Amino acid sequence: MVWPEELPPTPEQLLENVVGCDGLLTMLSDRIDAKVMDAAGEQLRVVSNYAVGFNNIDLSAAKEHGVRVGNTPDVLTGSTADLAVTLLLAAARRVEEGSAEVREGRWGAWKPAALLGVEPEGKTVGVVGMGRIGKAFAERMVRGWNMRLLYTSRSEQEDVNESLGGRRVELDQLLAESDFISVHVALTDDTRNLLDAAAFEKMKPNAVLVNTARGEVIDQDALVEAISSKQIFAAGLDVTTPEPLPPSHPLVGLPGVIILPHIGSATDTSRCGMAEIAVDNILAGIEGRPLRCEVPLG
Ligand SMILES: NC(=O)C1=CN([C@@H]2O[C@H](COP(=O)(O)OP(=O)(O)OC[C@H]3O[C@@H](n4cnc5c(N)ncnc54)[C@H](OP(=O)(O)O)[C@@H]3O)[C@@H](O)[C@H]2O)C=CC1
Ligand SMILES: O=CC(=O)O
Repeated sequence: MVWPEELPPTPEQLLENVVGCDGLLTMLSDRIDAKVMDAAGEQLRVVSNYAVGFNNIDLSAAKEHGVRVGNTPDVLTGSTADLAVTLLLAAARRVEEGSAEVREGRWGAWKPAALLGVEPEGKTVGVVGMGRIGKAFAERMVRGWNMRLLYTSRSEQEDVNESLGGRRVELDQLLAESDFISVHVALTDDTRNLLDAAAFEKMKPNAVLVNTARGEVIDQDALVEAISSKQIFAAGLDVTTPEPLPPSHPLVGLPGVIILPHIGSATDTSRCGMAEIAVDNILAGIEGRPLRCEVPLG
């Protein structure tokens, strides 16, 4: 079956509708855990996520149930890196505040000190998580704006060091020295709330923070405080927790914060590429062939 509604199924609806399925083609909003796999039944062979991130799927449960997991890497790397650059520039140049002034008729006159922003040229960019998207973002910032590059990664990235002059450092050093920080780590138990109140204290007052990874990597209460108290300059977010973020949330409309509705991969090219891989993955899983993009279950 194809879920017919505009909104994703609730957990209860998911449990009811997976019964008897051989494969599931899922989205980030679908939490696929042991309960769902039990409800589906023993014939369930594959969960094909229409996303590169797979934090919505319980990989240990998949292993226990003999269910393979697919995702959609690479085809969305460039589009998501582009969106991180877009958010960085939009936050740095206060695009949201300026646009609101025009829309709401509050634009008085050109003033020398109105809506002053910060510039990336020649400054330091810190990339938290040097995976595929982290690298594509770093390339854009180093080549486009001649930036000094710091990054965190569990392993040294020799190609990044050589081609982009990057330096792998501890998170604390990255936070203290970066003018622009972009988050690209996968969401795991190790990275949840990685950027908390203590992390914001280490950042520069002119720092611009971008997150296109997952909302849960940032402690949002701490972010509200850091922006409100001018501990950092601005933030650009494509991801939040929860999604959608209710309009009453303190981050919404907070000057210095721009929020997008999780559109990192939202281009024709990326979404079609993701669809092709996700369909290949589910068919291969059902037919017992190797998946085009398989998530290792450890
Ligand atoms: N906003 C959007 O629409 C989109 C968001 N995303 C998000 O971006 C993320 C990155 O995608 P992509 O670059 O393709 O993925 P990659 O797998 O290439 O990169 C993931 C990064 O996360 C790091 N990481 C993984 N596990 C841990 C851990 N336990 N502790 C610390 N670091 C860890 C990896 O570090 P290491 O190098 O040390 O292994 C790597 O740098 C996705 O997981 C997804 O959440 C992706 C696409 C679109
Ligand atoms: O957030 C999107 C993804 O593909 O992961």
